[in-house]
Formats: sequence, structure tokens, C-alpha cells
Amino acid sequence: MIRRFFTYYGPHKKLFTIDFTAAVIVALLELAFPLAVQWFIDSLLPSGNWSMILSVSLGLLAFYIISTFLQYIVNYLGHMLGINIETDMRQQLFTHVQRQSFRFFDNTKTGHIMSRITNDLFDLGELAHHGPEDIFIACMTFIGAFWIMLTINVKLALIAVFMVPLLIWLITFCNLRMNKAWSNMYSDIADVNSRVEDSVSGARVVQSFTNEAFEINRFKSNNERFRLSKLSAYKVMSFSLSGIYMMTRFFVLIVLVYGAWLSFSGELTYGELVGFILYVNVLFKPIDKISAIMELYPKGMAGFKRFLELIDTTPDVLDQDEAIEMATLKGNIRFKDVNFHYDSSKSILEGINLQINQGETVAFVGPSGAGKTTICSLIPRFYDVTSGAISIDGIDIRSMTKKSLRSNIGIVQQDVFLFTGTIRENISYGKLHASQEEIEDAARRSHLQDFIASLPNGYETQIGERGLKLSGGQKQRLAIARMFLKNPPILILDEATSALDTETEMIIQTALYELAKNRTTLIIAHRLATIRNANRIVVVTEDGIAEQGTHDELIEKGGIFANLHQVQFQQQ
Ligand SMILES: Nc1ncnc2c1ncn2[C@@H]1O[C@H](COP(=O)(O)OP(=O)(O)OP(=O)(O)O)[C@@H](O)[C@H]1O
Repeated sequence: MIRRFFTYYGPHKKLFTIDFTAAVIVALLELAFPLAVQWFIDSLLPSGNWSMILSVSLGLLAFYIISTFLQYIVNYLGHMLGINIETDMRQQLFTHVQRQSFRFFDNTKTGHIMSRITNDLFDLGELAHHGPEDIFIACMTFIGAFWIMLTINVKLALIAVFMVPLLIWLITFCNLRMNKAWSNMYSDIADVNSRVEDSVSGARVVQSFTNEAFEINRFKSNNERFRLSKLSAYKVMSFSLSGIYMMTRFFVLIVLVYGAWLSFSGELTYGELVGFILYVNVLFKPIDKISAIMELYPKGMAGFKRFLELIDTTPDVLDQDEAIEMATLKGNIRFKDVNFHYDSSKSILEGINLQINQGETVAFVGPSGAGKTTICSLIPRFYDVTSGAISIDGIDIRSMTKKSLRSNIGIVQQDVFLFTGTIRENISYGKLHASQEEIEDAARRSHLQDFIASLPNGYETQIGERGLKLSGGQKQRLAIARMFLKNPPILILDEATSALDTETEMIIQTALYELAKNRTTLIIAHRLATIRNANRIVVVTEDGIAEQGTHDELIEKGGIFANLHQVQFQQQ
């Protein structure tokens, strides 16, 4: 994990070098300071040379100014380094999530993904800045200070030798426990995020069921779990910080008493005693630094572990090495002995054989849950078939690049998903750099132009989150406009189950009819009246494709379709 963590420094080598060099110089200056004080007390003070004292003081002032400037560089550039690395990781994670296949989104909570892209990376940036730099500086200062202390007085310095293993034990012990505590905390905050995302996006459902109190209680239990796990992490941290504080202050006391004893017996000058005590403080700084890292390291690494877990998931639908970049397809689709199941072993499709010809409109009907949507999801490779093959124009879709395959297929779903933004932005999602004329043409062909003209801000009207300021019919037409712009040779229409008023329905049907012209069109149909004119109707049941033929042929046959038709006709 640590080796992988360091690869993120690669693009920022220059920044790291400047920051690191400045930090080393600051540490060296800090190491030199007590020696200067010792010399000041033992050599300069007894001489009584006031002008020399003043010149040395000016030298010390210069020393401070340089050190302050370098500290600024370390703080600013060091944080810049951390932020840059954090931003790179966030970008990499978002890009990775964009490339995931449907199965990943089926099984991953949105709140968890959001947590990993936001919170989990906060501490990583800090760790990237402080981690290697502080550890190196701490070791360097510690060894340097200890070596100088040995040269001042061996007996006094050896006391430190007894303290170090104790401190290392304490740090390691607490580190292990904190690692676990921070991991729990990250997983709990991800749950809190998931709950917020669920309750806020489902706020209308919550209120219509008047289940606010239930939601508040559910959130409360998640929030409380997060509080407890964070609290337990801080408990371990407080224990370790107090332990370190107690040990280090106890050490100063011992040095003071034993140093006084040595100076009485003439083995230590006053300057050496003061210098030694200053070095004890220099020696503690790295310990303080290490204990701060000790707080940061498990937090950062827990975030990094979760980052790696996500970054290491490989999408199950991938381009083959030799995948072909397809130009515009004609749209002859063939299913050959297709079997498919989702994650569970329960088979959804078995032995599907189907030929759909270029320009044909084929409607899929059948009981709910039979697999109509699943059949259509296999064509753009949202999922790969478990066995068998699907080909378009005689080429297996697995040997095409996903991008070129999908740019040949347009899907209008029953739940139209629109993005927060303007009408223009949402229409042009079908062709990102479409001109105003193209957008207007698409709006006209989807019968949206009168509605847009009636709005004070026209194409610049904000449609609200997921298009909530639009009616169901307007959303559908916007999705159709998007598809006119995309202009794919293959079209999949998942017909809306919710009934629209007759006039809106007619407008949408007309727009869809126009959209389907000269394209291979697959319609997942729920209302049989709308598919009268389909070239072919395929009846899908749990046992596979049960019947196919034209509307009239199937009615005449008197099978499943004729029964379904009879039931809907009677209801109407
Ligand atoms: N993402 C998924 N993960 C696991 N199982 C799924 C998934 N999507 C659908 N299923 C299951 O696959 C089966 C077929 O579902 P599918 O949506 O294809 O049916 P459908 O015929 O389109 O139904 P409807 O007419 O109700 O839309 C169902 O049993 C469903 O529970």
C-alpha cells in the first residue's frame, strides 16, 4: 500500500523536492540552535564582550528570519503538494467510477461512492504532505539531537535510550488500535451519506407517506453509530497522546535533577546543562511529530485502503484488446443461444434465438419480470451474455469497442433521467457540441418547441434537480429530442408505464414514430394498443420467447398474446 501511495508523488517531484529540502534545512537550523546557546553561555558571557554579544545576536536574528521564510515554504508548498495529490486521486477515482459497468452500480450504494470521492480523501492529502517529510525530519532530528547529546554528556544521553523503546511500543500499540477505529469510522460515515442520499432524493415519497419521523430515527441510529466509532478512535488517540506527554515530561525532570547533580560534581558546565535541556526539547519535537503522524497515518491509510478497494475493481464489461472501432452500423441484430443471469445463479434468459432485421420495429411484450428489459440491456453490453452471442451486422458485439457500439444505440427509458441544468444543456446531452439550429430542430421534431417558446427563459430555463420542474410528458419529449440529436441507427424504447393524457400520449407517439423511422427499433411495450403497427411482436415469458409474429397473426393464433390483448381490451 505504501509503495502504491508513493507513486502519486511522481507528477509532483519538483514540488516535493523544494518542500523537502526546505524542511531539511529548517531541521538542521533547529539542531544548531542549542549549540549556539551553549557557546553563548559558556564562552561569550564570561568574556563580557558586549559588542561581540550584539553581533552574535544579530547573527541569531538572521538565523530566525531564514528559518521563518523556510517554514513558510514548507507550510505552503507542503500543503500544495498534499492538495495536488488529493485532487489527482479524486479525479482518478471519478474517472474510474465513470468506467464501471452496470453490475457495479447495481451493487454499490451511491452514498458510499460519494464518501470515497470526498471525505475519505481529505486525510490522504494531509498525509501526503506530512507523512514522508515529517517522518524523515523526525528521524534526522532525533538522531542528530541524540548524537550531540552524547557528545555533551554520555551518562545523561543514555537515559534517553531507555525512554525510546517505551515510546515506540506505545506508538505502535496505539497505531494498530487506531487503524481499526478509523476504518470503522469511514465505513460509518459512508452509511450516513447513503442514508442522506436516500432520504433526500426520496423526500417526496417520505412526505407522501408521512414517514419523516421514521426517517429521522433511521438517520439517528446511523449518526449515533458514526459518533461512537469516532469517539472510540479519539479515545485511543487521547490515551496515546497523554502517554507520550507524561513520558516526555518525566524525562525532562530526570534530566534536570541528574544534570544538576552532574554539574555540582563538576562533570557538566551550566551552558552544557542549558544546551542539554534545549536538546531534550529538540528530541521531543520528532516524538510530537511522530505522534501527530500517528493520528494522521491510520486515518489516511484507512482512506487509502478504501480508495484502492474501489480503484482496483475491474469493470466486468471491458473492451477486448483487439476491439474494433465501428462506424455507423446498419442494425441487423442477432441473438444466438443467449443465456444470461445476474449475480444470483437464477437464470433470467435461456436459449434466446432471435433475428431483428435492419429498419424493423420489434415490440417485446409479456408478463412483468419475464426479461424484456434484460434482453434489450444486453445489446449495448450493459451486461455481457453468460453464454451464446449477440451480433450486429454479423459481428459479435464483444469484439466492438463499447464506445462505438453504444454510440450506435439510443435508449429512451421509462424513467427519464435529466440532469440539473437548462433545457438546452439537457437536449444537447445527445450531441455535446450541437449547434443552436440542431437543438431547435430536435425540439421541433419532438414537439417541444411550443412549450419552450412559452417559457420566459426559453432554452435557458432551469429544469430543477432531475427535471422535477417538468411534467412527465415534457420529460419524455425532452428525452426524445436528445435522441434526435444523437441519431443512432438502433433505438431501444422502454415504454412509459404511467398513463399520460390522450393528447400528450398522441404527441409522444407521433414523435416516437418519427424517431423510429429508418432505424432498427426495439420497443419494450406495456400497453398493447401502442404496438399495433410494429413489424413484429415478440412475446417473452419466463420460459423464453413463447411466440412471435405480427399483431394480426398473434391474435389469430389465439395464444398468450391474444389472451393479454383480450384482458387489456376488456379493461379499457
Ligand atoms: N440489475 C438487476 N440485478 C439483478 N436482477 C435483476 C436486475 N434487473 C432485473 N432483474 C431481475 O431479472 C428479471 C427480469 O427483469 P426485467 O426487468 O428484464 O423484466 P421485464 O420483463 O422488463 O419486466 P417489466 O415489464 O416489469 O419491466 C426479474 O426477475 C428481475 O427481478
